[in-house]
Amino acid sequence: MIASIQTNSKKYKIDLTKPIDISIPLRGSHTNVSAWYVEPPKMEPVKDEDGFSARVSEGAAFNFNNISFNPHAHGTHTECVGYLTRDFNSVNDSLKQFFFLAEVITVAVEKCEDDFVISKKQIQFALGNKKRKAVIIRTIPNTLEKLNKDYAHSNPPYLMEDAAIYLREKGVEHLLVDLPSLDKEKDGGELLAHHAFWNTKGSVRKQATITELIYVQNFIQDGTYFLNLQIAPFENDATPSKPMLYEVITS
Ligand SMILES: N[C@@H](CC(=O)c1ccccc1NC=O)C(=O)O
Repeated sequence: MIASIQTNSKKYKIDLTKPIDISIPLRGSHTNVSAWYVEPPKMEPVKDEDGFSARVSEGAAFNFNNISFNPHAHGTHTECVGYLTRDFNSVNDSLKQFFFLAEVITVAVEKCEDDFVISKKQIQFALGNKKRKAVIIRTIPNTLEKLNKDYAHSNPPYLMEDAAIYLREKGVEHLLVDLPSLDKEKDGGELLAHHAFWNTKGSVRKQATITELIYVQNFIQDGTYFLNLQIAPFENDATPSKPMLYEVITS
């Protein structure tokens, strides 16, 4: 199923039967990826007072689970500026288009005092003069640990503020990273890269989104793709999401 797409006055072709999933599955188990000091997600059958459990393997006619989780902490999620604002802003209102010309870039995080960071220079080098609505950052090392790590108190790598400003000024509207946050785990609430990307101190970019805790498998090469950014329709600042890539057909 080949689709022809015209954007930036260029024509591209993609094969809709070959999506590449860059989301992390969310499980009700302690093996689920985790951050921000919360308990693992729960997926449990509804029970009644008589001890009846809505699970087919326990005699019920159907499976009927309650689920509790935190979108920021438990897997691939997409957030809007509502993450930082006093007023309510829903990502379900912010994100109204779902296909974007995207660039996958790989960055080896740099040591900066006690931290590991992604610098403006690295992003600049990787993107060159490419104009993209979405940028997907894969950090290396890129091990399978990213699928089930508990990031609490691990001081994960983060994006420098000037790198976020650079992406904003380049017109990137959707930024995806394989880290639990754009910002330093313990930064006293500064969240510099988030604020810079959404331009909260200027003309706020309400349509811009940040997606965290993706996983870009090693077989996926750096380069140009179409991104299909799908979210669950929660009216909340953040929601679980399923970003999918489509390779551009070159021949
Ligand atoms: N870097 C922030 C902490 C932070 O981002 C955070 C802390 C607890 C629970 C969730 C957090 N962020 C979630 O996306 C700070 O140090 O204030």
